[in-house]
Formats: sequence, structure tokens, C-alpha cells
Amino acid sequence: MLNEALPDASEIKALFDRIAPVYDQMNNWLSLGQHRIWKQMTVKWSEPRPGDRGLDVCCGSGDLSQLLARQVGKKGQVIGVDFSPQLLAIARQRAALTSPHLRLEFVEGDALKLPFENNTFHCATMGYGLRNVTDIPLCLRELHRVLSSGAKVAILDFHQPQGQLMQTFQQWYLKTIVVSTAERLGLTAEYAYITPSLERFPTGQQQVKLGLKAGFSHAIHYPIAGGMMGVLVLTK
Ligand SMILES: C/C(=C\Cc1cc(O)c2ccccc2c1O)CCC[C@H](C)CCC[C@H](C)CCCC(C)C
Ligand SMILES: C[S@@+](CC[C@H](N)C(=O)[O-])C[C@H]1O[C@@H](n2cnc3c(N)ncnc32)[C@H](O)[C@@H]1O
Repeated sequence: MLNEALPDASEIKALFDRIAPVYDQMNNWLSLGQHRIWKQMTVKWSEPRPGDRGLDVCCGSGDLSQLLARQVGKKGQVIGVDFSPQLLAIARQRAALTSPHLRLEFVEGDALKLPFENNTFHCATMGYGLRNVTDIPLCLRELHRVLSSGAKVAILDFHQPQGQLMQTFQQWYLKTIVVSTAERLGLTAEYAYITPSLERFPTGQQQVKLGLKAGFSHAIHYPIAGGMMGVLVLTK
């Protein structure tokens, strides 16, 4: 059972292994397909160029990895890293079907100890991962370490909207639509975890400060979807 206060890494890994079979479908249904748009915006903000080496951290089923791979093209290369074997298996299956012509690979690894040399990547993305790691400052330092000078990482995640009305809508949607849908799949606790994880997630401006503290030279945060989502863009 998830520890309501602060699930540890093994609990988070187990959670995503459990939801892996329904993860993509649930995201499509529950966001009415909008998550694809949020992810396309995220990739654009990472400023990938043809031939780049790209990294997608906490890649899950590989949505962002695939989008990034299409941007760096056949001369580029993208690596997706995640610690959920079940989601990585889905990422590999999907990539083999939809992007066999692209240099896209998936490795099992920890975002808090990335298995890559310093200054390796020209661009990076991270989608709905920062809120799920157990040490946000360490994760940002790792991202800084593996990026080359001038490279950007775009980090997409849930956010608590500023406005009371949007906050009330988001809380209602998560409780009434998301969790009740998950309930039918026997995944109530897994999806109910989103709300407490959101409540303790730093605000966009707090994330900017954390990014600068991690050593990035520039940091900017873009609220999207009425403030229910947001993208932090950090430049090394
Ligand atoms: C792709 C999305 C969420 C990924 C995701 C992140 C997590 O941390 C999880 C933790 C536990 C279980 C599942 C996840 C998870 O799937 C975003 C879209 C899917 C969301 C579940 C739907 C959230 C919708 C917004 C709150 C409101 C959308 C309004 C609608 C467009 C009218
Ligand atoms: C909500 S999913 C996001 C997946 C994908 N980026 C997307 O946008 O759909 C969060 C992912 O982060 C991974 N994750 C969480 N903590 C991690 C860590 N410390 N190291 C590697 N992966 C981690 C989980 O296994 C899961 O696949």
C-alpha cells in the first residue's frame, strides 16, 4: 500500500509497474487526448536539432522519447531512461512498431543516478517525472551534469493552478473523474496518489529557483492548460 505521506522509490516503481498495462489509454481518456499537445509543446521547448543526442528522463511508455526522436531525425539519437521495467517494455514495443527507422533506445536506470557521462546530451525532456522522484534537487543536478553546455531540458508536470476556480476544477476532476475511473480498474490507490504528490510539488517559481540552484544558467516556467500543467525550461 502506498504510504500517503511520502512513497519511497520502490513503492513508486511498483506503482508504475502496476499501472503500465493501462497507462497510455488512461492518459488519453482522462486528458481527452490533450496530453499529446502538452508533450509536443515540451519537446519544442527543449529545442532539439537534427543530429542531436537527446535524453528523455522518466520516459515511461516513451511518448516524449518518440517525439524527441522524430525531431533529431535519423542522424540523431534518443535514449529514454526509466526504472519501471513494465513501462520500458511497452516503450520498446511501441517504438519498434512506430519508429523502427529512428535511433531510439530505452535503458533501465535511476533519474537520481543517471547512467551517462557528463556533458553527453544536446537536449532533454522529462514528462511527469520530476513530481515522482524522491529527491528533486538531486534529479536537477543529474540533469545538469549529463547535458552539454547550452543544452536545454524541458520538464512537464502537473501543477496546482493559481486561481481558486481552476484549483477547484482540478481537484474535482482528479477526485471524481480520474480516481473513479481508476476504481473500475482496481487502481484507486495508484491514481489517488496524484493529488498528494501534486500538493507537495514546488510551484513554477520555486522550480525556477531550484533549477538555478542546481547550476543551470537560465530557468523559465510556462504554465499551460489553465495552470493545471506547467513546463520548466532549464538551460545549462
Ligand atoms: C499524461 C498525464 C499524466 C501522467 C501521470 C502522471 C502521474 O504522476 C501519475 C501517477 C499515478 C498514476 C497515473 C499517473 C499519470 O497518468 C496527464 C493526463 C492524464 C491525467 C491523469 C489527467 C489529468 C487531467 C487534468 C487534471 C485535467 C484535464 C482537463 C481535461 C483536459 C478537460
Ligand atoms: C507518470 S510517468 C511519466 C512517463 C512519461 N514521461 C510520460 O510523459 O508519460 C512517471 C515515470 O517516472 C518513472 N520514475 C519515477 N521515479 C524514477 C526514478 N527515480 N528513476 C527513473 N524513473 C523514475 C516511473 O517509473 C514512471 O515511468
